[in-house]
Amino acid sequence: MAGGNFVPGTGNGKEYPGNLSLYVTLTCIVAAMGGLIFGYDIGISGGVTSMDSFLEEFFPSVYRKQKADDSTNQYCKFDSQTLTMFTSSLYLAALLSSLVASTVTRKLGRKLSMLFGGLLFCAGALINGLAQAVWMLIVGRILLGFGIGFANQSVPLYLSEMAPYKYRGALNIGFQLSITIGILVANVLNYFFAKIPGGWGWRLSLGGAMVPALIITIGSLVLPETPNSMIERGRQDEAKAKLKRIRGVSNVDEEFNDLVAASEASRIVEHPWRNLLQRKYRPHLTMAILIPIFQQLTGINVIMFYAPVLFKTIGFGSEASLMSAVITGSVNVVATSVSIYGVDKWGRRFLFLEGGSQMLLCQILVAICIALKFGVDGNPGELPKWYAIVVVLLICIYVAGFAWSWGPLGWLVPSEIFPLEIRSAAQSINVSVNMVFTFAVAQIFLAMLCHLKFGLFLFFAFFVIIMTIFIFFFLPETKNIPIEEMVIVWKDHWFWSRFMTEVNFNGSIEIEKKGGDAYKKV
Ligand SMILES: OC[C@H]1O[C@](O)(CO)[C@@H](O)[C@@H]1O
Repeated sequence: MAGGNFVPGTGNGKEYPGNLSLYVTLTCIVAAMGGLIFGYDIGISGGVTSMDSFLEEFFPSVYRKQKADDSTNQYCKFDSQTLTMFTSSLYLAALLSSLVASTVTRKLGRKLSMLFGGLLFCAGALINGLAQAVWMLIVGRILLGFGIGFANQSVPLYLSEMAPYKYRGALNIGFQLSITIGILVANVLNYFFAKIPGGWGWRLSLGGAMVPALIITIGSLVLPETPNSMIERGRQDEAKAKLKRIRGVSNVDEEFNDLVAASEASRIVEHPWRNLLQRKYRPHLTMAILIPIFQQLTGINVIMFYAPVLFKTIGFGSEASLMSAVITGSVNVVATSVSIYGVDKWGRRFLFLEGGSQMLLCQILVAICIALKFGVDGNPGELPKWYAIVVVLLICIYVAGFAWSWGPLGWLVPSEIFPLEIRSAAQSINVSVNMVFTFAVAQIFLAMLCHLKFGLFLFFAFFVIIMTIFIFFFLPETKNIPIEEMVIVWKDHWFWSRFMTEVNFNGSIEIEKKGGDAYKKV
């Protein structure tokens, strides 16, 4: 995510020696556990909020409404601001802590940020597992959110810095893959824990988050610090020795010198935020804001957070609802792996456009299915089995479309288009905007389901149309383009070329016009 070049096989035109050694592979697997805690959390909350015993204990009014006669409006059974606050409070906390974490990560190192992430997450999981009242749930989730903010800030950075440049693209998507695995594990656990007699299974679901949290906590203690971070903090000799160990070769001079140069270059940038406002960074700023907004406006988290609630709403029983979430979770993992395979072969634009069209079609069909069955008053009568199967199938195809497009590319594309001088600032914007919109979708979903009814799916479908058109016209292909040469894609672009300015060695600024026009001095 943050920092570094993520395009496998391209790098900066240089061929740094080094392999995907066992050492680096194991290191990255442990570090990727940071994604697991994020995913576990995304996956666990929906299942828990559909468990009767949990609702009865903490949200009795929602529980009563849900148990009421079938003739009441199905769309509004779960509409409760407190219930959504339970899910979404975490993302506000994550947003705040990711801002703090960026300083910790830079000044004190990636390991320490991961350690904080693991410890905070552990504490949150413990409080949630033992919760006796709603406030304990919310406090627990805020702690989990703080933990996720730290982990999401440091882990992707760590991965990209440890990985040999040829494998950065794949490893970057590895982070998203571990998020999806976390979601799936949570869905599977919910399925089994919900069956525990006595109705205390939700405690295991929520407390179970301690397991991935302990792994990343212990992991952060044994993991090596990245050479980049050591250089950043003036530990040059140690950094060089570490780089040799990580790459498994002794000839690391070229890469080491480049790391030192990159660190120097980023140190002299005094105002990364102000830099970002320069005209020549308009495309980058646009992408840093729009890509995470669009990723969340696909509506994916409606499925990820609330799949069991949603399936229950459309008439599934509790067990079938949790099982369906397991199915969508599996599709998510498999389809994310497809993008690891295809991203550098088929390109980003192809995946975005194909995934977008696939999502759009499914959203329209799901809206039609639900509209036909529930109408506007939300009263389904009997739901035939084949009907439910069709809906689940459509949702799976939608999830697959997301998982090989906006899911991983929402992180990968921003990370590969930012030049070093704006990278940290642009990346913070990307992460924060993602969290804000994750929060917004989580917070308003149940109210939207209640008011927009089947139109909820059309609401997100509308944004999928907008984002697909946006990609078609405004996102240049970045496949196999070294980051240092990325400026070419903007200069060649029909729209963005007009923003491309260059600073000459003598300090004057030129604006290059497309179509061979003469340079115009300003
Ligand atoms: O796999 C789905 C998950 O991926 C994310 O978009 C993060 O990239 C989450 O917001 C979502 O829950």
